[in-house]
Order: sequence, then structure tokens, then C-alpha cells
Amino acid sequence: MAGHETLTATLSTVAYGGLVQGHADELATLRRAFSEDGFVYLDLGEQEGDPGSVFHGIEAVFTSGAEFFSTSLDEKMRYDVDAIGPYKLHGYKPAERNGGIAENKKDGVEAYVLPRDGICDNDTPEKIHLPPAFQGQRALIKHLLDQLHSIGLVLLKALDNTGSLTSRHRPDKTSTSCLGVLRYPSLSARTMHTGQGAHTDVGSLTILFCRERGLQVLDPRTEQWRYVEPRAGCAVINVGDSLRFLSGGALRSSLHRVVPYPGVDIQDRASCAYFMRPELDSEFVDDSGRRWASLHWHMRKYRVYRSSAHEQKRDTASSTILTGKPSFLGFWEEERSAVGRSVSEDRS
Ligand SMILES: O=C(O)CCC(=O)C(=O)O
Ligand SMILES: [Fe+2]
Repeated sequence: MAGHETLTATLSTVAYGGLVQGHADELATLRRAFSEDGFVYLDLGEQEGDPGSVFHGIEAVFTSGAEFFSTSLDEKMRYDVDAIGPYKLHGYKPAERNGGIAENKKDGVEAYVLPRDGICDNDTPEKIHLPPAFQGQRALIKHLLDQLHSIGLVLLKALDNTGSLTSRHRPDKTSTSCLGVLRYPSLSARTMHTGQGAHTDVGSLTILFCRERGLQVLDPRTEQWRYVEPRAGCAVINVGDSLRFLSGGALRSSLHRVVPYPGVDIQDRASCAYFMRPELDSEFVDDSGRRWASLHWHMRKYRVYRSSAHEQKRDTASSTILTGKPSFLGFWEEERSAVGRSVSEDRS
């Protein structure tokens, strides 16, 4: 088997404090990382235990998430995200609802999605009804969502200080931005429905917190899948489709997936992601020159996420909607991925 170094993605690290202060070298590193890899480690410069830190909020959300996920499936399904609303911004997504990491597999991740609007009260007539596990944490979650949105705005400003990006992500405007708390009950080659299939993200920036392995990014230079190693004190940030389109293709919407790590079974993998997305009526043009309102791209993309692998195959034959690549689903193949063979070989 290949050594760990050949399994691991080499991603740049950017210091958040340096971006806030406008340090030219940090800005340049961020721009290069987002245009080449679409991924970066963001060193938040906070101690993980500090009260008031982002990590403190993330820990609390993980705790609430674990409490919620431990309730019965019947109880969880009372908050079915697909039943609560058309935009899939609030509620529970059970495992095995989306396409999976290989043709005959479904996804192996359950999630609870907390909408920024509704919790931060942007244009929301009624407060949303959260499950008991999250209810007592409403103020903390609001604070965390505000912190994460501010971090996203610092990154967007660093990418383009003319304001063309920040003006599409104003904190008081309605958007599909949300926080997802995710649980992979068993990330293992021995589990039938496991992980999360290859995809690019819908929105602008994803700010991800996870202490366990399993996330892989497709290295655009070598076309090989590489694991993103968790790094203490850092969030992992990636560019999504909306930001790629808003930047006229200058930034890369990176292809990623969550798959078993060779030689280990990971039980109860927890991750938490802030999906920062453009204001609802923002518009952009996709690869084929078609103009979209951000909400319509969001809806279209979720239709593809929810499809079976068979339907995804049909969709990706005629468009690049799921992975950004025509006719490419990025399926995982156990032994081959363990030795780090190239994707073109995997797909032949
Ligand atoms: O759980 C992870 O590490 C990544 C999750 C992800 O890519 C997503 O939910 O879009
Ligand atoms: Fe993702």
C-alpha cells in the first residue's frame, strides 16, 4: 500500500488574522489556493477550548447533534428536511437518501440542517421549530452562524476587494445559507451504504470542521483522490459552484467526497459545515452559458444529489451539474483508491 504521504492532499494554510489585517502574502496564498485547488486550511488563531471562540460554538453544536441523532428514527423523521420545506434548509436528512460513493451504494450520512434565515431572523415571519436537542442552544447557534458568516465575508473580501462578492452575501439579506451537523454512523469499506458521493458544493464557501479522516479531494493536477488530513485549530474551506460562477470561473469549485480510510473503520464520524450561499436573487452564468438565479441552481443541484446513481449517470451524461466534469461520477473503488491509482484508470 502506498505511504500516507501519497494519500494526503497538500493544501495551503492561510492565517485568518493575516487576512483580516490585509497581509499581502496571505491574500495571495488564499487566491492561489482557491484558483488552483479550491480548498484551503484556515488557521483561525483560536485555542479550541476558548469560550466565545468558533470552536466553542462548534463543540456545542456537535453535542446537540449527538443528542438529536441518538433519538429514534421515528422522532428524527418528524423533522424530515424534505417535508418541512421545498428548499431543504431546515430539518433532518436520514442516511441513504442520496446517491452514494459507488454505483450500487446510497450515502451513509445523516444530517440536521439549521437555516441561517429563521435563526438569524432574516425576513422570516415565524421562528422555526427546532428539536429539543437544539432548542436550548438557539442563541449560541445564532452567534455561531454570525461568526461563520463574518469569516466568509473576510475571505470574499480578500478574493475581491471591489465589493462585488461581499455585496452578494450581505448578512441581513435572505439566502439559502445554512449550518449542517453531519454524522456518518460507520465510515468503513465493510459498510454497504457509507460516506458521501463525489460532488461539488452548491453555494459560495463551505467552512468545515471535522476531527476525523475520510474527506477526499480530487487533485486537479494529477486527477488523483487525496485525503484532507484534519488539522487542529483550522477549518477546511472550499469554494462551491456559486462562487465559481460569480468569479467567472477564476475560482475552482472543488470536487470532493467522503470515503473510508484504508485500514481503519471510523465509527460515528461527526462533521459540521457552514454553507455560505449567495443572496436569493443573485444571478450567475454556468459552464454552458445558461443564466441562473442562485435559488434555482440550489434546487436543481439538490434534485441531482437526491437521485440514484443510475439517474445521476443520465444527468452527468448531459451536463456537469454534479461534479463539474461531464460523464464523471467519481466513484470510489476500494483497493485502487488505497494505492492511489489515477482516476482515469479507475473510470476506464
Ligand atoms: O463531512 C465532510 O467532511 C464533508 C461534507 C460535505 O462535503 C458536504 O456535506 O457537502
Ligand atoms: Fe461538500
